[in-house]
Amino acid sequence: MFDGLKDKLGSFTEDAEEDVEVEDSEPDDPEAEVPEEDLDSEVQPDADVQAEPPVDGEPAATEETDEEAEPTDDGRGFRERAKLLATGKTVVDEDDLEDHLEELEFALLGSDVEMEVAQEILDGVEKNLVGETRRRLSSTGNLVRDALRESLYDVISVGQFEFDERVTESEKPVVIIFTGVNGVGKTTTIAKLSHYFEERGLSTVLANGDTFRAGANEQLEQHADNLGKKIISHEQGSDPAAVIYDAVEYADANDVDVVLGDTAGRLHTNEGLMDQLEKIDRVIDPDMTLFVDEAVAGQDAVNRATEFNDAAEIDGSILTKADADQQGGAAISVAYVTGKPILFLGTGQDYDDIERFEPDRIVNELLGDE
Ligand SMILES: Nc1nc2c(ncn2[C@@H]2O[C@H](COP(=O)(O)OP(=O)(O)OP(=O)(O)O)[C@@H](O)[C@H]2O)c(=O)[nH]1
Repeated sequence: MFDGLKDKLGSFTEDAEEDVEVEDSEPDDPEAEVPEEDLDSEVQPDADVQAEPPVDGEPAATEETDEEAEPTDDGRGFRERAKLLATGKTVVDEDDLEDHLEELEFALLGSDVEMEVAQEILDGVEKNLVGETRRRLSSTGNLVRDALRESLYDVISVGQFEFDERVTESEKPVVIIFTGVNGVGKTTTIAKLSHYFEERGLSTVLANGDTFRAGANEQLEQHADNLGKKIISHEQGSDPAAVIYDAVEYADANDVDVVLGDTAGRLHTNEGLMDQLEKIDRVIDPDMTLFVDEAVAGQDAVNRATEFNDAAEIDGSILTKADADQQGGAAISVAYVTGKPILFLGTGQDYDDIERFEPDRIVNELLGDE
């Protein structure tokens, strides 16, 4: 999964790390604050704060010298540097990073990361390296990799919520509607989630709201048969809102926990079908509407997620076929662009080939930290 992107990010961190020296400071230690009187003093700096910040890739000084009280090449006086080091801020010349950030930009854009998202990641890396550290993830001891992890995490974790808890704690039945274009794995994903819920002790009923496509009933029925699940369907051409309504009534009457409602694959420009989604929203008022697309579709998936979210607001996305995706561009971009979280990744064709999208785990995997 995402192997091409992993390789590119690996090259970036390796190359950049060679040019970036790391000061050994304790970012989170409030004790590390330099007392104001030490900073005001013109006398020889205290041993705790004397280390030379990295300048043009030179190794940090370890010996006490008179020069340490002088302003550095980067124009920062000792007083400022001492404060930066003591508070865990890193002093890295932005110019040193320029080439590497360009390399990172190529890597991201070449992996189909959306342009605005790539820029946000670059800005984040730069901010994390040049200026204040914002450690929220545990450190790997590698400054560049940590900066990238934080920055990637910030964009891919947008909107995350505890999916399992939300479903468990909601009034039953919980109604989840799935939208997206044709052939991306929507129906298979519904079957996988039915299995996922069963493993967590939640019962499901499947509703075939795809009344548009010939063969849709048979396809979902096959999955329901395989999984031993109840399916509610009407004949082709009937009102999908009515099918899902019936499924909700069935769930109510039979204490079923979750209704999983398929809908016809459509383009956001297809007015008739988008009106159907609007009607489902109005009549059923689902607890969640999830957008399903293929990770392998890259930018197309990102654009469609935005368009669907604009046309019929979504609560989150599911990216299928992540197992076949080298690039990772959609997985990195969709949450940031839509403002709604990626909730699951499809990772194969079996019913248990679905996993929660856990930003910290994904970032670790992308950076080879697992
Ligand atoms: N490798 C892989 N294949 C998947 C995954 N999810 C679905 N598929 C396959 O993708 C194909 C299309 O899946 P469907 O579930 O039929 O797609 P759909 O979106 O429901 O299609 P329509 O019913 O035409 O809208 C099937 O062959 C699935 O087995 C996945 O996560 N990984």
